[in-house]
Amino acid sequence: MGTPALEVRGVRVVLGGRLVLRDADLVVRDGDFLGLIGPNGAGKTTLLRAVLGLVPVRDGSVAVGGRSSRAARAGIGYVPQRHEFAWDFPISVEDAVLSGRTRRIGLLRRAGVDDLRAVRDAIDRVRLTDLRRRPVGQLSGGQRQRVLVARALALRPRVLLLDEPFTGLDMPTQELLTDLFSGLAAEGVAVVMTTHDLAGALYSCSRIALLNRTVLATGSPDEVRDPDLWSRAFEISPDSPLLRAIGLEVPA
Ligand SMILES: Nc1ncnc2c1ncn2[C@@H]1O[C@H](COP(=O)(O)OP(=O)(O)OP(=O)(O)O)[C@@H](O)[C@H]1O
Repeated sequence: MGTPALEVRGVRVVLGGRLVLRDADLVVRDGDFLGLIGPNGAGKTTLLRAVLGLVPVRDGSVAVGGRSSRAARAGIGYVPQRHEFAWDFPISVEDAVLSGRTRRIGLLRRAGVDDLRAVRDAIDRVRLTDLRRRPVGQLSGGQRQRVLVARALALRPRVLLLDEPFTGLDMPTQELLTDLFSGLAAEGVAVVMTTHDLAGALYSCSRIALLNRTVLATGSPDEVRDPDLWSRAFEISPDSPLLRAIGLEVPA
């Protein structure tokens, strides 16, 4: 089946003396749109950060296109949670998006024609063309989220990691981004998205991984529709109305 876009094997992460991830396995292929789901504190962000090489991996391995994260880093787009970006920094949308290509351009080189084209394409794809010269500090939450997505897309990544991209967004913006992520997957990008929008993930993602300190299950939305599995992942009762609300019923 070829080398996976992303392969996480037996990963163990300890932070501040606490075991945050253990024996985590995840395989993501080109063209997958994978929803990474689990309760608060399950280790979703930590898993993305382990893929990026931003937290130390104690045991196990992470490979991106068969290479180490460090070697593959220029091909990994990362959209952090919105609050992690310095929005009061006085730069325009265009400059914020261009900063996503620093890894490709290098700190001391000037942006070239390819870089500027990649920035323009990324801004067009998130429909921010009319706002491209606006200082980022003057944008709404939804517009800021689109800047972060464009900033990751400016790298033309093979793997796109999205950390809760829908938090606080209205329906039209969620729809725009969902269509964009599905479109990128259709073009062959491996998209991994953490989300608390469980129904949305079951509807839009081609694959789901349930995580709570370890990856409990991975499969198509139909393959992971077992309420017992979700009750274990979220530590709630299998007949919880919350599970019924997203269409996961205990068989009568
Ligand atoms: N730098 C750190 N030092 C110590 N513990 C940390 C650190 N970063 C995260 N943790 C802990 O690791 C666990 C997993 O955190 P993480 O942010 O990965 O969870 P999450 O699944 O993304 O949660 P949420 O849905 O709330 O965003 C949490 O218990 C958190 O407190």
